[in-house]
Amino acid sequence: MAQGIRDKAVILGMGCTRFGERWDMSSDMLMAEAFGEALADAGISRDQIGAAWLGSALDDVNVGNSAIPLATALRLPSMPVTRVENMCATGTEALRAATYAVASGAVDIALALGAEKLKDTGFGGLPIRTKGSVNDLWMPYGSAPGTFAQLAGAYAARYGIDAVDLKRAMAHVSWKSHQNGVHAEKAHLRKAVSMETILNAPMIADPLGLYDCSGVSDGAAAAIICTPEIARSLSRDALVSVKSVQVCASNGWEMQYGEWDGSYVRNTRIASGRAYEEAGITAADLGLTEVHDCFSITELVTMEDLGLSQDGRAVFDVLDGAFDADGRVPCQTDGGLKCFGHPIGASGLRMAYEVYTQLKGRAGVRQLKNIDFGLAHNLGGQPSNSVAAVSVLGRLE
Ligand SMILES: CC(=O)CC(=O)SCCNC(=O)CCNC(=O)[C@H](O)C(C)(C)COP(=O)(O)OP(=O)(O)OC[C@H]1O[C@@H](n2cnc3c(N)ncnc32)[C@H](O)[C@@H]1OP(=O)(O)O
Repeated sequence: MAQGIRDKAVILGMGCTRFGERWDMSSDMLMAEAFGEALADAGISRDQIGAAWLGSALDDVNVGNSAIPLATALRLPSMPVTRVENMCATGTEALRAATYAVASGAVDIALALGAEKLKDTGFGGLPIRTKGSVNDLWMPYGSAPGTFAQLAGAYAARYGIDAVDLKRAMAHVSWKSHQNGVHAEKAHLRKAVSMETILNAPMIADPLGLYDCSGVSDGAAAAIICTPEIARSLSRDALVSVKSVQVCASNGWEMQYGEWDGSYVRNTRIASGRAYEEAGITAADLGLTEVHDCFSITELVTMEDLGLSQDGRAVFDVLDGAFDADGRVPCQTDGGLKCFGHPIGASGLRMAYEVYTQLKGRAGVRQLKNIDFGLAHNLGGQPSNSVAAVSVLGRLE
């Protein structure tokens, strides 16, 4: 019977680049920037790393196929290096692979690194990719804002939410993240934005306006994972352990148009339930979350999918400030995808970086008090055809 990975792997060090329009930096240079910080934080030499995973989603505009560019850019000693890709959940897939390698006993110290240069695509949003045997059938012309706008419509219809209330709640989600992002020195969009500006912004895909959308950025983030024994022998301060990592992907169920009404993301519900069980906690134990706010409506619905709001109540919890920096369970203390943008391969590890930073007590003016567990939620695809990755980090006792 599966034992799970709780406390079998510890994060020894993490690094994160400044996210933004990094025209002056190649993917290799971004990888080196994130890795350098992680290595210094871990206090080890690169020769001690036994295996590495690179998360990169768009091979044609970034590092190409394989993870050989990672080994080359970082001058890693001869070792297995592997590229992973799982749409927008790619960063967490790299973390999962490194964690599993250490938890299994196969490797003592492993590297997970995610990098993406989205600005180099030349597109305003994501380049549309419709490869695969069935994707061409159901999403040939869908855009990311368009498919998540449908989540808003379905959610409002299911719970009878007034359009004005929903728009105000979505605006609050983005307002809160921009407030937090001001204090995140590595974020791309670091300006506070008023509710009035958010509510009156140009429409991108009704009801999602400009400020309901995450930005488009370049960036990289990295984690060095090791066994608890090695971490205890090396670390000088509180150790942050991986309590769980769970991934759940669509199998066509949503698209059968039978049971699913489009108002929630089923994979987030399944992955988070399994993540809580593996970590031995409930949603009530969480001190913060970093969720996949590709759009404001995604964050709002995710509060219900993670069990932090009752079904149909997230609009009211958001408006009551439950997920603000001083709320019940702060969400996106660093500003989230809203302020960092979403360089796909990097995002999952960037979320983990903020949770790690908070658990280490290093978040400066953003620092939360008395947190034992934090959650990162990384969502790929679209609500009808998605992959959800949920990880729980906490202190190693
Ligand atoms: C696919 C999966 O697997 C799951 C997912 O995660 S789906 C999510 C994927 N990501 C997206 O779809 C990205 C969504 N966002 C966008 O496409 C773009 O931000 C957008 C279309 C909303 C705007 O793009 P644009 O019009 O080309 O903006 P751009 O010309 O780059 O910038 C103009 C200004 O707006 C600002 N801006 C751009 N996007 C912004 C945003 N989302 N929020 C706030 N400000 C933004 C820029 O900083 C810039 O400001 P200044 O003039 O002061 O410098």
